[in-house]
Amino acid sequence: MADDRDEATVCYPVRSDLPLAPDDELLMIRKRRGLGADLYNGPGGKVEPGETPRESAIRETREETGLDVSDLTKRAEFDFFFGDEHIFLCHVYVAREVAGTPQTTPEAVPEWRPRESVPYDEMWPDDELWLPQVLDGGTVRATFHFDDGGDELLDHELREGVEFGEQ
Ligand SMILES: Nc1[nH]c(=O)nc2c1ncn2[C@H]1C[C@H](O)[C@@H](COP(=O)(O)OP(=O)(O)OP(=O)(O)O)O1
Repeated sequence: MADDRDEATVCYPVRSDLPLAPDDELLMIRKRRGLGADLYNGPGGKVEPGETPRESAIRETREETGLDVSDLTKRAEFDFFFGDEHIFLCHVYVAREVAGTPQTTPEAVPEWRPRESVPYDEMWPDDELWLPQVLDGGTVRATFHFDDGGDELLDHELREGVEFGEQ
């Protein structure tokens, strides 16, 4: 059972083909198990005891894709509710330094995708409300209310241009 202390992360490694060009590709996973199985997302998962969200994002990205990421910037923070239940607080990072080759793991199938072909119709329904702003370099703070089963997004409050400092 989730409680108010549960936290999770999503990390989007980004890159561009040309030095100094705007980021034009992001590393996505198709999740193979757990919450959101079969949906596309960024690598991520639950924050473990004794770990910061930033450390969690780096560890989960390595476990799910084999990639080592650094130079992370926090870009978004969300409270997710399924019915009355607070599922978790989710921290979203963009990672600018990426080392290694993406590898399929028991948890995920990773792939680099051009940002024009992000498959929003195969993602959590909230993602199209905030990921475009994040990929444009913006920041977002939001609360998303789903139905009891977590299938349908019923309501949300969203603010852009928030400061996350060193988080
Ligand atoms: N509405 C949503 N939009 C989104 O973009 N990501 C979401 C989301 N709801 C959940 N997630 C992400 C956050 C986090 O990365 C993951 C939830 O963590 P899970 O419990 O599924 O963790 P894992 O399956 O990775 O398990 P562990 O590896 O045991 O932590 O799903």
